[in-house]
Amino acid sequence: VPVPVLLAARGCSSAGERGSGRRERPSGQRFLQVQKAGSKGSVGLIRLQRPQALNALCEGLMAELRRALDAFEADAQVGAIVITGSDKAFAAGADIKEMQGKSFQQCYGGAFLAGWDRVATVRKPTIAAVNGYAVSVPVSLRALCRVPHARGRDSWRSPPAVPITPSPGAGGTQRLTRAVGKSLAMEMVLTGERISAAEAKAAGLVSKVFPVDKLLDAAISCAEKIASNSKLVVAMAKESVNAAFETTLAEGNRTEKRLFYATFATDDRKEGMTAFVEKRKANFTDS
Ligand SMILES: CCC/C=C/C(=O)SCCNC(=O)CCNC(=O)[C@H](O)C(C)(C)COP(=O)([O-])OP(=O)([O-])OC[C@H]1O[C@@H](n2cnc3c(N)ncnc32)[C@H](O)[C@@H]1OP(=O)([O-])[O-]
Repeated sequence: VPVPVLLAARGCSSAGERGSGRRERPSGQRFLQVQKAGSKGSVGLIRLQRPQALNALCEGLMAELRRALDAFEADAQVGAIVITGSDKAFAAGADIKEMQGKSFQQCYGGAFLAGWDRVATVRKPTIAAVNGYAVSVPVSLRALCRVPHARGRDSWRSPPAVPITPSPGAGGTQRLTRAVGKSLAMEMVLTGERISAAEAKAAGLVSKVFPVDKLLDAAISCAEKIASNSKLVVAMAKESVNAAFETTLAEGNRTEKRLFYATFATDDRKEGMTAFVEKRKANFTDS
């Protein structure tokens, strides 16, 4: 189901995009394809589509991306977001042609790239499915998905040495861990074999490697699993994980505990623990 995000694309300057070569899609996007995916439409799927420039991140593309993220963030049906590119390129970094003639005054005074931070502030878990070129990889990935903690295969289950989530304590109620604990696997980068996956994994940038033809399905299926949990509590878990990376250990632990306490104000925490004790599937209501 295409999401009707209407955008006015601006500024990008590849030869193929000038004149009649590049038209807006019916949904209004020039540089993205935005859809909902997964059997319940619970995954927001954003595909970068600027083939003339190998998905270089020009202003227009980033503006569309922000709008698409805003739309998914506000969409109660969507529980997780997947961002992908094409077989040839995930993204070629910032648009060199666009910034080639810029001055310091224009960059600093005009807050060049300021809007890139939006990706890092999305509250819903975001997965990058990376295939083809990912030039200036940390830039592209950090811009597109907040994944500094992906560390090879282990991070699929558990990023090491991180206070992960508001997890259940006394009683060992693991259902709540499931409600919130998909955060163990969220904020991932999945990659196809085509790019130098071994190197990316070695650098800790990638969570899991898939055959190229399975990559997107795997990313959507993972996002779907995350989305099947309590969206409210998953957002808390993400906040907690981010706090662990952005602050000291003590502050991260404090944030985690406060958020864990906060889960006790939700119906989903109660439902999760009850379902665990009753050995049944939890029915979360995002409340
Ligand atoms: C704080 C954040 C700071 C961020 C900094 C950065 O990210 S710095 C940036 C870091 N990024 C880089 O340094 C990457 C620069 N790119 C490359 O090194 C190569 O394109 C490649 C190795 C990715 C692919 O080689 P290949 O031989 O397979 O392909 P090809 O080279 O023939 O390109 C095809 C078309 O795409 C175009 N285009 C591609 N990238 C960009 C771009 N970024 N911009 C604009 N356009 C770009 C290219 O001009 C050409 O169009 P044309 O002129 O025919 O109309």
